[in-house]
Amino acid sequence: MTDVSLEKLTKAYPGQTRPAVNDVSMHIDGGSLTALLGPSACGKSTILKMIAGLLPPTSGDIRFARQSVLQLPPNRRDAVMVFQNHLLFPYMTVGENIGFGLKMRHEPKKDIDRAVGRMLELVQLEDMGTRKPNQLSGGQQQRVALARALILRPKILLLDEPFSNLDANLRLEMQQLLNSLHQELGTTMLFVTHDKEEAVGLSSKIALILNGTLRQYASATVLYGQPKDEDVARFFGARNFVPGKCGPGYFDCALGRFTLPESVSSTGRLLTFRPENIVVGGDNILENSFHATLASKQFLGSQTVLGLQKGDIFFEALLSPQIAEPLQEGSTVSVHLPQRSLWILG
Ligand SMILES: Nc1ncnc2c1ncn2[C@@H]1O[C@H](COP(=O)(O)OP(=O)(O)OP(=O)(O)O)[C@@H](O)[C@H]1O
Repeated sequence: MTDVSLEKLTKAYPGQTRPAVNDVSMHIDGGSLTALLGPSACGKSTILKMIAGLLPPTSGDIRFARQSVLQLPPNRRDAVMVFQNHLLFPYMTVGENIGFGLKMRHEPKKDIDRAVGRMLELVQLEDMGTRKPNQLSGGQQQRVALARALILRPKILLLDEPFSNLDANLRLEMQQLLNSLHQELGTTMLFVTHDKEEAVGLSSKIALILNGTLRQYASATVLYGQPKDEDVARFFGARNFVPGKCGPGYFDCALGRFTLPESVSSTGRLLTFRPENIVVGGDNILENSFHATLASKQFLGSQTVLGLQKGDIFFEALLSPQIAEPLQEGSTVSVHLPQRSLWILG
């Protein structure tokens, strides 16, 4: 299991006014499944291509097990990339596609056959080794692409939006398959996605890239509950931001005075709390509670969004439809912000 480090990695394409990737440093633990998450054109694919050796960085370093790989060509890095367009060889069978890399390494035929058989089993295509790629569905072709990459036992498997062409059900199935392949083989994996649910569901750690810079690198729980700044918070769906002032252990703002959890810094000027953590309609004798007007109510199927107003401050809460149902638009409701749900931004 190989750990991979990016050290101040920067890529400026010719003619660009600012680098596509700017000073990115992160350590990927050996055997982990990590997500590079960010919106379109933020530099995710550029990072993968630099790790694979397909693009030279403008500056910075890439290390596999603490050794720089910058001087190694792609075929000597043992970093294999899987793209969303799986690019299988159309004239070869599924089995030949999967075994292709080992054949290029001149491994004995019987070893290749055994490894191909094992990979077919792992990606659940046991009966399809003799078919041609055009006799497979999109999801099955993507399984072949994964098997073809993993058979090489790469030091790191790089996945560039591998499932974005698949429909929602198939996508979920492929995510589960990737998870089980990861558990079975223990390969270090880095996958690019713009879908935060996919990143949260699959990876142990997420690197959020915005405009070419690494904004926060942490577990999903930390990114949701303790975002580093407002941009990170917004990317992860935070909607409520209330300006104010911190004192020792509390925050004063137009909604009132709120006692902060001990772990929260008392220095920032923006209070945030996630819509799904707000308690609306309780009996309001708890600390960190106040009254607000229920300005709007929108049923979204599995959740209801409440728009709440106190003075000039508007904020949103997400409730289960059953709990939201008796609350009347225009009425005054009690609101409780549980202490552990409060977070202060700089
Ligand atoms: N070969 C290139 N020459 C010049 N600019 C490029 C080149 N490849 C990418 N870019 C630019 O670099 C920026 C980052 O591109 P990149 O493909 O890394 O983003 P991304 O986050 O992977 O995007 P997406 O999710 O849309 O694939 C974009 O502005 C893109 O236009």
